Amino acid sequence: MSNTRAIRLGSPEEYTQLLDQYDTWMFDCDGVLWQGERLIPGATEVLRMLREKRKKVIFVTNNATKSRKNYKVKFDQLGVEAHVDEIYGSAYATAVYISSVLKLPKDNKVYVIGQSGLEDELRDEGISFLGGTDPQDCTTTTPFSLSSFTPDPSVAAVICGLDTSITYTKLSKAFKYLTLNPACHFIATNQDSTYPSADGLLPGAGAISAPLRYALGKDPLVVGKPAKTMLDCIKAKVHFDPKRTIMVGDRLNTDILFGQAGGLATLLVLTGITLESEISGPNPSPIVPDYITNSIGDFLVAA
Ligand SMILES: O=C(O)[C@H](O)[C@H](O)COP(=O)(O)O
Ligand SMILES: [Mg+2]
Repeated sequence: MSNTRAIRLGSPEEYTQLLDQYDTWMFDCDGVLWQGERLIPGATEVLRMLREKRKKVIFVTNNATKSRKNYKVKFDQLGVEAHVDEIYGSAYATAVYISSVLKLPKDNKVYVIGQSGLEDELRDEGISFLGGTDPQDCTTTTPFSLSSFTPDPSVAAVICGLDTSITYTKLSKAFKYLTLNPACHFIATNQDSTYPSADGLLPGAGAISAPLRYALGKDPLVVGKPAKTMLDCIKAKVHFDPKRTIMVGDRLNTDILFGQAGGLATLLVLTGITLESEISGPNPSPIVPDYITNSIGDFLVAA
């Protein structure tokens, strides 16, 4: 159920009231906890406060460049307490979707547009793959030649995630797999249009799959937020009461829609993608969170 008006948090009492009202706190990562490698001020202290108040903390990111284990390393390097079974990324959710929902036969392979974190999650789920970080697919020195490309007949799905080494070769191989075999699954880890790096916006995973969507004239199945697949992955491992759970995110059309679809409360922060003008400008978004605050650090007033 979408709201007509969001509550803009401001007084210490309002922050304290939210802390009392919700037992499980689901956090998006990019644009909420950090921008690239730069932590959002106060994020570490607020997470520590939530744990001291015995709240459940879960991290839910559409960023498919890292595996759960990679994210654990990032959290450790940034000095933020986190445990692997609290971390849910779209790379993990995509691997689980392929193995447990699609139930792709183990002798099938997937062709990957994506980075090592996605490969690691596929490997952990026992899924064979081609492409990804394979140097011959990441090179731009030798132009792609269809005559010298022999498609692997066991490829039954193409997965597309954020890939900072995207090449025409990868797009061409993915295109061939998806056109040669009409039954080949077209799957996107997520569709975020942009990525909030420490130094500004960059094209996101949605901008990586866009050339394929345009060339094929069809959209992929999207695993990441706002799809319920991510919440299903969390439910499979963590017990929580949706009525006492809040989703904290920076993007309206992924994080807030994800929370609303899951029956969770939603809190939008303005340290990532969403701009103030999208909420209170002349043409505000129809997606309205329950609560808004500038930054997750604002909760320190309730410490
Ligand atoms: O794919 C992308 O564009 C980025 O990974 C995007 O920033 C998603 O990360 P999240 O905000 O869900 O952590
Ligand atoms: Mg985000």
